[in-house]
Amino acid sequence: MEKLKFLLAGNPNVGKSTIFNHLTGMKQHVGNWPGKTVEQKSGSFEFDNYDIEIIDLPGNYSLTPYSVEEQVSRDAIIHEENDAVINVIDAENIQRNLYLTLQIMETGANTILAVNLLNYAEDAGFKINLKKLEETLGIPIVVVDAREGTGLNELVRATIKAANHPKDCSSRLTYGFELDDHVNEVKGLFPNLKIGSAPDSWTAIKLLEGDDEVIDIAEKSSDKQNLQKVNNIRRHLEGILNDNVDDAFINARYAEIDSIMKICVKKPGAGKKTLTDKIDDIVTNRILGIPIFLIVIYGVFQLTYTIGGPFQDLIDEAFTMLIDSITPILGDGLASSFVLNGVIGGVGSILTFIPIIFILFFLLSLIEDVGYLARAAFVIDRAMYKIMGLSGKAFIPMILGFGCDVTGIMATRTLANESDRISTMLALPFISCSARIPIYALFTAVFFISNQAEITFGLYILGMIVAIIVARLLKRTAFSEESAPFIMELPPYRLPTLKSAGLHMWERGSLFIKKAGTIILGTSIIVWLLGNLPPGVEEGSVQSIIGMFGNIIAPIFAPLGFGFWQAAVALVFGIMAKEIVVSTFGTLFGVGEDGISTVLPSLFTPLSSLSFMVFTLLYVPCFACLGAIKEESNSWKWMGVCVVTCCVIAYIMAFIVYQGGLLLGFT
Ligand SMILES: Nc1nc2c(ncn2[C@@H]2O[C@H](COP(=O)(O)OP(=O)(O)OP(=O)(O)O)[C@@H](O)[C@H]2O)c(=O)[nH]1
Ligand SMILES: [Mg+2]
Repeated sequence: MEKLKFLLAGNPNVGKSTIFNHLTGMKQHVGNWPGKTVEQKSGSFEFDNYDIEIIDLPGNYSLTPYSVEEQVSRDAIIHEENDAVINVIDAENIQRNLYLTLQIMETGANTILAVNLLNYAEDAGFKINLKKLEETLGIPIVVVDAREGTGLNELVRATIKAANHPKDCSSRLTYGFELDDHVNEVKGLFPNLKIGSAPDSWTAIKLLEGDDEVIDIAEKSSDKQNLQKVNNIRRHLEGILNDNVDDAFINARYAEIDSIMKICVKKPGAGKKTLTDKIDDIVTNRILGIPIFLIVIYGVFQLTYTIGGPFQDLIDEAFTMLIDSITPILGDGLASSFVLNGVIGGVGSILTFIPIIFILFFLLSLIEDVGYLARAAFVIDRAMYKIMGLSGKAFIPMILGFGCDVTGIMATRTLANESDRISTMLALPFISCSARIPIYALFTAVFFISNQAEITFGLYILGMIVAIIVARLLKRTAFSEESAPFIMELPPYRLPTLKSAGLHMWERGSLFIKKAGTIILGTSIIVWLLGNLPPGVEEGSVQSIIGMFGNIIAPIFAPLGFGFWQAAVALVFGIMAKEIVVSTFGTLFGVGEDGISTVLPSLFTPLSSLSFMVFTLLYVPCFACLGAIKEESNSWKWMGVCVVTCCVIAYIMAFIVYQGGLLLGFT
């Protein structure tokens, strides 16, 4: 079978990953906001006797690398051998999308245009003459519906055909007489300079634009003395054009797009507001935006507990029945304690939260797919920029942190400047991820049953406020760089499908189950063992190893209201993964009727349980999160800073909650 390799490139949020998933049967994350894919992902499929490898690239607006993921796409297009580049565009935003199209063609890539979301464009009043567009650009065009998967066979067929007749798509482009002329002149100066698969004209444009990577390579080449000549040409051009050379190229591309638009596209009458515009007028309103966000998030928790509560009770009952039925079989010995407390206590205490976690994920996926999450990020970003001077898409990673802080940390790659990246990264651990849900769900069920949603909501908001303040302080103290300008594109609202929200729910929820079967099971067994050693000790008593260990640390927490060894141990093990705070209690106290929920009120008061929840929200994030910070910041220093700030802030906040509460007369 013949092998072929295709790249999928395009603006953010145009449906690349959706197409990739259809073709390869893989489950790349898709969602209705720009910047989901931050790394290239490869997959393969067979088609008509071809063995095709396809690479899903991060979305970007240009190939001038401003941020990490733009660099990834550019490197792939220039340096990765490929047979064709499929450029997916969103027909509704065709004008802006074509800017990248021109840049891709400029690299000489064998380009195919996949036009997605055409029906939305037509509904909005666009009339696109595809045949003319094909002629004007000189590249094959295929209309697809990424979500339904229609047109994909035609797309692959057309791409195979193009791959078998490769052509340099840059030859069609023109930048106007003046620029074209000087591009040719520069081309002549570097006959031996070859960068990836790019044609000489691309290299020449980049040299004139002053592109760092290309200039570096040119400096190492044999014709490096000619760089001085390039500088002269650039100065000459700047004199004539009265403009920066890179701006001149940008303007030339836009001018070309303008003329393409005139020939091929009829735009809807100006002033006509789309439904998306109308909804956005309210949802992103300067005054209403934040209250609406708060109501939506509050609604999500209220629904989560209302729908999830009864299911959780059912699972609880099932565990009680399971325990009741196997206790007589296992008898009273060590084996029975191992199964009941070590395994069922630990893992079971986590599994009872499955309904809550799944419903929360389902609801978050729904609001993400509709397009609301992007608005939420926009609204909060705007407020953050105004009040705190923080910005540049910083809140998108934070919103992602609701699912998992590690995902959020990865998403900081979309931030253009390093100081925004690091400060957002270090703020992320304060965002309440789904691993904290079992803690809130457990404690609110025991101590605040009629206010579960309110308390959970309060903790999420507290986490966000702390995150924003930390990011701001870091930026002010550790960095003095200005924030990148505020650019964020709002995707149109779309009707979500149950299938896609269900898939998301499963994608994230199954990770949770996997965690229960691996790290949580493992830690529970260790906790159980340590609770039964040295031999002969009363299980889970203060004389056991774990009890003695906990007792050493416990006094530190006394001022916070939970200075007993069980809490200390749960917090220490909880650094592995936050769910383990709960599973450790499960192992120590068991699940079912006489389990955790019955024991907790003898240890905590409502006030100290609140202080405990605040502490678990804010203290050291899990190992995976620390690892991600180390990896993404490429430094141990920032990981250390994260550990220290988390501990200090958690301690102070829990102290304020507990001592303040006592002063106010709460117990
Ligand atoms: N209705 C409709 N929605 C679509 C279609 N294609 C994609 N979407 C939705 O658009 C959103 C973005 O899709 P993705 O495939 O994640 O986009 P992407 O281009 O990979 O985005 P990045 O990875 O952020 O660059 C998702 O919510 C999709 O469900 C389509 O043909 N019709
Ligand atoms: Mg993607």
